[in-house]
Amino acid sequence: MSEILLEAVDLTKHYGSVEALRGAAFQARAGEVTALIGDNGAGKSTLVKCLSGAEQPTSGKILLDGAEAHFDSPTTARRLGIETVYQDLAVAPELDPAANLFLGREIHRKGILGKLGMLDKAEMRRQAVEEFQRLGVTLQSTDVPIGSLSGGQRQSVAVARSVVWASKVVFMDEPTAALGVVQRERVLDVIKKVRDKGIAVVLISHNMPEVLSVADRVEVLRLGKRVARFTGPDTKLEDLVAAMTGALVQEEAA
Ligand SMILES: Nc1ncnc2c1ncn2[C@@H]1O[C@H](COP(=O)(O)OP(=O)(O)OP(=O)(O)O)[C@@H](O)[C@H]1O
Repeated sequence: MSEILLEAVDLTKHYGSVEALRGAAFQARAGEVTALIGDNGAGKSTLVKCLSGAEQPTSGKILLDGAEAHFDSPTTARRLGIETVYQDLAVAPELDPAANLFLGREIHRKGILGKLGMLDKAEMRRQAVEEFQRLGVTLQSTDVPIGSLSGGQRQSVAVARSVVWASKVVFMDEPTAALGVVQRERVLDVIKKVRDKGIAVVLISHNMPEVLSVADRVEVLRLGKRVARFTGPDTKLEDLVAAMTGALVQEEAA
């Protein structure tokens, strides 16, 4: 089995009186797609937020490469190689795809006396085109604001951006929601390419056929706890549904 890159141990998260996580466990492994599934309100988004620095857990431990880690912000998590693609697409619609790829990490020309010079747009464009090609992201045009591209193309750029910068883990929250069949396949291909680079991909999805087609492992959350894990191609839809609804419980609460 491949190495565990990121692990949640007995995480809790309280929002006032709401217990979104109640001792949740989770593992993401290098070179694998792990699907994180569960019914609405199971705690998936909360777990991802805690593991990517967007929220702080109330208690429990997060381990990165086996050592306890504290992500006090998404910036800290990103610096440690953890990227997230959110459902609501945090792209800048007025910028072109290359500028979006380098958002917050722009390349500058060398300035005078060691100061930062102007933005090196040509170099960013060159590297962006190379990355899009490598990941199989085809865009109508790389010169137009991303807001004028189709939803699928915007999503592909958002996925490409996280992938280009992630060195360890990429969280993808419903990356194919609202995409047509062709675009969906393209995004799934990108996910597989990223996995094959040795990155741990975590896919949050309500689409069970998609989960079964792309995930190497599945972890199931229910009422803020992990209740089951499945590995390999023999995983059955009925078992996933049973675990999500509480009919099948493999793991008792810690
Ligand atoms: N900021 C918040 N304030 C209060 N309660 C919250 C907050 N965020 C989440 N919750 C609650 O925590 C629980 C888990 O929510 P979460 O969004 O993590 O579930 P989910 O599995 O991602 O659900 P979905 O599939 O519907 O997106 C829910 O009961 C939700 O209402």
